[in-house]
Amino acid sequence: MNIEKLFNMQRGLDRYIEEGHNLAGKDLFDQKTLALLVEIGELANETRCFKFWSTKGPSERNVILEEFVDGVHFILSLGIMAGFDQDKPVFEAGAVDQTKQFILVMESVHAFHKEKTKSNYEQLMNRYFALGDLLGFSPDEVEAAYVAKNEVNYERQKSGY
Ligand SMILES: O=c1ccn([C@H]2C[C@H](O)[C@@H](COP(=O)(O)O)O2)c(=O)[nH]1
Repeated sequence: MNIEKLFNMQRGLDRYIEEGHNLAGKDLFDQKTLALLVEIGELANETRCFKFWSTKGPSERNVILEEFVDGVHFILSLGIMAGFDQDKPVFEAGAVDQTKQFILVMESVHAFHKEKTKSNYEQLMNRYFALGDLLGFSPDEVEAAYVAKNEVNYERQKSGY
């Protein structure tokens, strides 16, 4: 995965969205943090990993991958805002349970929101990509899905989303 390319694409998309909504230069850190938490919740819902009360299986793999890369967008965007857009994800060892990994990722989002340090950002990124690995997505698949969704996000802005 070429993370530098993804950071560059995210920078371009964020600029496009912010200029289109007259928000250039605005501090959108809280909004993007909440957006990321919502995306993680949506992703968990599609996996249904925690729904012990239901017999229904997970959504289609592509649906889950698309939700996953929505989260990648906001993680990259937060890294850009905080000046940590050089970070390379490392899969955190020991991720074996989807539900536990979702909780760890959410804890990392809160930790990074509280203290915008490089180590908190790295932990968030590593845990999120370890979750992707646990969900069965290869780095190349994540990159391709990110590129596709980035394009969709431009189209949505152009069509008045
Ligand atoms: O500043 C922004 C705002 C939104 N998005 C992208 C990330 C997700 O892919 C998508 C989320 O949009 P919803 O479908 O949840 O509205 O928008 C960005 O990349 N940057």
